[in-house]
Amino acid sequence: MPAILTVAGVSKTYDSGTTALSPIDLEIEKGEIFALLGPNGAGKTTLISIICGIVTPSGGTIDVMGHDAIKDFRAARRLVGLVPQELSVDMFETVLATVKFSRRLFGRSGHDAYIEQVLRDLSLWDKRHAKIMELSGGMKRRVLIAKALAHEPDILFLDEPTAGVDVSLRRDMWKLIHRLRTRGVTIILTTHYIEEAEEMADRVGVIDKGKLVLVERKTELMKRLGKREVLVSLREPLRAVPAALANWDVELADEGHSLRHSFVADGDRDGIPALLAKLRELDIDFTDLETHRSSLEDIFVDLVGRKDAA
Ligand SMILES: Nc1ncnc2c1ncn2[C@@H]1O[C@H](COP(=O)(O)OP(=O)(O)OP(=O)(O)O)[C@@H](O)[C@H]1O
Repeated sequence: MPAILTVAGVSKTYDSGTTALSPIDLEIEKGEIFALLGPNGAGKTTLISIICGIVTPSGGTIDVMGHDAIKDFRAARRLVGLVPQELSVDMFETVLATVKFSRRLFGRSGHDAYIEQVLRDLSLWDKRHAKIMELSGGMKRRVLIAKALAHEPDILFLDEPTAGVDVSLRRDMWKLIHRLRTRGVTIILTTHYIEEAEEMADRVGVIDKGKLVLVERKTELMKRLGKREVLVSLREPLRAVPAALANWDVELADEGHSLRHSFVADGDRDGIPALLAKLRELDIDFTDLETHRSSLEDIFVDLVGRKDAA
């Protein structure tokens, strides 16, 4: 897939002296959903604000479909839509006027059919004559998305699209984002809900303390870093792990009533049958086996936690 957006060596130190981003390199592929994952204060908003031309970088370059986002700001900005974290609309305006205004702001006019489609997609068409202040919180968020889409951007940035929304609205948002992608919009979202990245992203970037510590296809990431565990419930508790099990990564759990064996998902699968055979050989009876595969959350905590420890 060709890159639709290239971030090269982008860094940011705010006037306060806070370094929010160490030099970041990132390529976004056309048509993908990319989730930028990281804890609070990691630098996610700073990075997308720089790409969208709201914050000036301290260094580096950004190319949006062949346009330099700093030197050729207007052309680059026209290609991106930004759904900010916070409401940034005139509360007394109607939904339709707000969205049309946004379209004109980017030098586009007319095309009422497109605006209608966007509002229908977002279930806002029936509310098009309502004032923003009359809408529920969830509806207001949808207006922000409609506004960001008004000028037909190729790339849509969503900064924490579902922060503080209820579960059903979150699911609606996810569906909507998938739908936008099928229409050809490339999507970059920031989130600190791992569940969100796991549900939606094709690729995941993990940002921590201003550094992009990992960029990988979600499925690869889960395969590569995903640990699996087997929990073997024992008929009789053990006081210690028998020395004969030293070849396996095994520890006692549930006060000796279980043995927990961890292994890497793509690693040596023969380890389990061999372990069970060894238990039989040692006359250690077991009553149950339970396997667990790590989620992206486990992987994330492991990654960021391990970095902290380092
Ligand atoms: N305008 C600013 N002036 C000074 N420091 C700032 C400014 N904006 C952000 N920062 C600092 O830069 C760092 C990165 O902040 P940023 O908002 O980019 O993180 P984030 O990953 O988006 O966090 P969150 O998940 O809380 O939104 C933080 O230490 C923050 O305090």
